[in-house]
Order: sequence, then structure tokens, then C-alpha cells
Amino acid sequence: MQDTLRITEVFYSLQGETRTAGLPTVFVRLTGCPLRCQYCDSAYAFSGGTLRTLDDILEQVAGFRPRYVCVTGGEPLAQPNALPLLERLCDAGYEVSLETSGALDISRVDTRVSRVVDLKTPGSEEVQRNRYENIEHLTSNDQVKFVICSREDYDWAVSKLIQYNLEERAGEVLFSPSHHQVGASDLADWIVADNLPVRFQLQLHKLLWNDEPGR
Ligand SMILES: C[S@@+](CC[C@H](N)C(=O)[O-])C[C@H]1O[C@@H](n2cnc3c(N)ncnc32)[C@H](O)[C@@H]1O
Ligand SMILES: Nc1nc2[nH]cc(C(=O)O)c2c(=O)[nH]1
Ligand code: SF4
Ligand SMILES: [Mg+2]
Repeated sequence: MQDTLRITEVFYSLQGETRTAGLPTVFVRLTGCPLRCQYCDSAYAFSGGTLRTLDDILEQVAGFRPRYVCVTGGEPLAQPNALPLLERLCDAGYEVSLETSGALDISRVDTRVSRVVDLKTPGSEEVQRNRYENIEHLTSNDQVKFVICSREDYDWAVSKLIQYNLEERAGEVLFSPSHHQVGASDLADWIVADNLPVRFQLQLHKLLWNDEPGR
């Protein structure tokens, strides 16, 4: 069917990450991902899911009467119909964000969407999948994120921050600890010691709800 997407879950929660952290947000989690980051907290979205029409998804989202909608996964951009879904969510008046691994082309994503591009670090074990061409398409409405697994990952992220001048290219640069793989306070201390122009973030939903699916 032409206008369907494979969906793992649609739920209303507090956004746990990014520049809208703490704001009530509808999450649309798309099924399937071509990557296998060693830390992935959403592996339950790799398979299964339900084929649903865009109309059906839009109707469920509208039922929550949200201001913010986050399209995540899995890897949303692995499904071609993610593009019309994002457009229709914008047309409906929501503030829309997209979480993507950065392994697929973001250039055709509606620029009304805040694209949260995760640059995969060596510690993710998927660093070779980064599509660095995406960086030239970033605007001040977009966000770049590094999920840091070790001091080596931190040093790598700092080198990419400088090499690609990410502070200028994106509206936000986010440094997040990989959950329980690097000390959150260590990462915070490194950022302050180096006076980095980045936003430290923790996954609020894990502090609140200990990573239950659908929260
Ligand atoms: C589950 S992914 C889905 C979207 C897309 N596949 C991606 O990787 O951006 C959403 C975000 O959660 C982050 N994430 C996944 N597991 C994590 C963990 N254990 N600790 C911190 N962040 C994690 C990812 O790096 C990504 O930024
Ligand atoms: N509350 C909440 N916020 C989130 N932000 C990103 C999430 C994700 O799993 O992609 C997520 C999630 O699963 N729950
Ligand atoms: S790209 Fe995203 S969904 Fe896919 S394995 Fe990595 S963190 Fe998980
Ligand atoms: Mg999650």
C-alpha cells in the first residue's frame, strides 16, 4: 500500500531529550533500523510493528491535542513514507522533530521539521555509517547530537564539533551520556573544563520512568 508506515507505537509523554526536553510530546515510533548501535535502548522497534495509513496515524496524534510531535524509531528515514508523514504533521500545525541516525539522506526532509541528527561515535560501533554530507543541509532549526560512551568518544566528538563548525551550522549541539556507559557527571565536568559551546543532556524519561517502553 502506498501511504502506509510500519509503526511500533504512538504515545504521549514528556520529551526526555533535545531542546524541547520536558515538554509534553506525542511520539511516533517507526519500526525497523539498518543500524545496530551497541547501546540501543529501542531494539524492540527493530521488527514487528503494524502497517498503518498516514490518515490513521494523523488521527491518533490529533486525539492527544499536542503541540509537539517527535518522529523516532527505529530509523524513521528507512521508510520512504516518513517524508509525507513529517510534511502532514507540519501542515497540521504541530512543532515536529525527527530523530535520525544520520546514516540516511536528510536533504528531502521538510525544513519546518527540527532534524535531530545523531552523529554516531566510535563507541556506538556504527561510526562508519555516518553520512557526513548531511551536515551541509543543517539549519538553525536543526540539532546535532553525540551519544558519548567513553572519554575517547568525547574527544572524538570535540574533534567533529571543530572540524565541521557545528556550533554555527546547527541550532543546538547536544552531548548526551550513553546510559550507564559513561559517568554523567564526568561528561558534565569535561564539558565545563573545556568550555564547550554544547548543551549537556540526560534522558529525562529514564530518570522518571526507568526506560519503560511507551514512556
Ligand atoms: C532510539 S534512537 C531512534 C532514532 C534514530 N535511529 C537515532 O539513532 O537517532 C533515538 C535516540 O536515542 C539515543 N539512544 C539510544 N540508546 C541510548 C542509550 N542507551 N543512551 C543514550 N542515548 C541513547 C540514540 O542515540 C538516538 O539519539
Ligand atoms: N519520554 C521519552 N522521550 C524520548 N525522547 C526520545 C525518545 C526515544 O526513545 O527516541 C524518548 C522516549 O522513548 N521517551
Ligand atoms: S540507529 Fe537509532 S534505532 Fe538504530 S540501533 Fe542506533 S540508536 Fe537504535
Ligand atoms: Mg526510548
